[in-house]
Amino acid sequence: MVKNLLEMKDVKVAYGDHTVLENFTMSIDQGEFVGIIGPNGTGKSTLIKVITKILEAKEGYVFLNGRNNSTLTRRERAKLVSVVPQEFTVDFDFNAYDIVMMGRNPHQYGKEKNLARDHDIVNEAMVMTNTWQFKDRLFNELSGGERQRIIIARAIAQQADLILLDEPTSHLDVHHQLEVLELVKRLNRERNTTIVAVLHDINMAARFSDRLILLSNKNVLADGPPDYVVDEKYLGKVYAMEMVVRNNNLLSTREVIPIRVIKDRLDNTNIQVHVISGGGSGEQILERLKSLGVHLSCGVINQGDSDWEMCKMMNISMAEGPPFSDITEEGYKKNIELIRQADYVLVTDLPFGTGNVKNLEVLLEANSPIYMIRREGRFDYTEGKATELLHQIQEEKIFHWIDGYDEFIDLACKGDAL
Ligand SMILES: Nc1ncnc2c1ncn2[C@@H]1O[C@H](COP(=O)(O)OP(=O)(O)OP(=O)(O)O)[C@@H](O)[C@H]1O
Repeated sequence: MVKNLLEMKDVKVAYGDHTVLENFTMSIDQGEFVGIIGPNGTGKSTLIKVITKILEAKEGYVFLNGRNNSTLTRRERAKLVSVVPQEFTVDFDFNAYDIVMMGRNPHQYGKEKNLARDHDIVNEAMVMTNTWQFKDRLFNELSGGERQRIIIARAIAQQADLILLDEPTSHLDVHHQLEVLELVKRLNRERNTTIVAVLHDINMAARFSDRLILLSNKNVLADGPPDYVVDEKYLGKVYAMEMVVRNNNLLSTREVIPIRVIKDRLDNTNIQVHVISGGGSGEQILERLKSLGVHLSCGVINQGDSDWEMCKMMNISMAEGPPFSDITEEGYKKNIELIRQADYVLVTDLPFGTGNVKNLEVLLEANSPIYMIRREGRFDYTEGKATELLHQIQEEKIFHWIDGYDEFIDLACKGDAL
């Protein structure tokens, strides 16, 4: 039967008047690998301090293995929980072996005391963490990454049911990050050790955890399998960034690609803009408009074009067509559908020729104002029809020349034209 190893109920934690966690409820079962994620300052380290009773909860309960945390002795707690803290400093000249041996402290009392066994366990933990070669070196003279692995060895040697790791990979290069997380995963799989790891790298957290808990605003914002939590609707909001979430087929995980920080999101984010682009002409502005919170559509774009790639990455709906081909009837129809839904139409700085003249023709179907980048007499359309069309569009539609994208954003998106 699955055992409930950690239970927190309605917990409140504060530093003086500054409440960090409130009505915080979370439970972790034996054998789970849980990743705790969330922006800086959301209380991840504080959570670990409460579980280890470095900090006392002001309200609520913390149960470890069914026992109230506040009634456990330090030794009892240390047999249940070991910690890999963010920073670990020692004032004395301990060598690495001594540090790992410290993990055996809770077991070195009374009848339980067995030094030979302690040495075996320490040796094994150092071999597992690939730190045996440092055993005689002074801990304080090791590199950040080497020290981190020693601290993980210490946690392993402690043989607790639950290992709490606070940013265990922060000092590590990418090779050692993977090595440490693979090691922790092995402990979890082979020994059924329960793992709760605070991780800043969302992709690493999604890759190694069975479950993610996303903290925000003093509480849990999302809790579930990585596929559920790694979602723009949660992450975009708490990290205030534009991102793409896609499947990583190689690793069979959801993956986040951070695009940019959202600083100047518009007040009104219900604006729908249809962008006529292609050949990379939309790259700059698509990303920028998305970061403002504008809803976008795009068309007609050839598959494989860099604008097409960008739309795919950013989940922008588009009218598309086969690579290196003229606009198809199907693509044109879809473009009409999208342009009619838009509040504004933006035509980027792209040349029109026989292959894409339909991207100009479609403007006659727009119900909303059209903004077109001024081309200063550079109307080098290969078809006379294009110039005629442009005149017709200017006569029949609400049409504005613009000299740059800032002008479009000011006039249309920020509503200065209203
Ligand atoms: N000793 C302390 N005294 C006062 N305030 C503190 C103390 N430690 C943390 N805080 C505050 O509590 C909040 C939560 O801090 P905590 O370190 O738990 O966040 P975190 O999610 O682990 O952040 P990070 O991702 O930056 O490590 C922050 O606003 C922080 O400034």
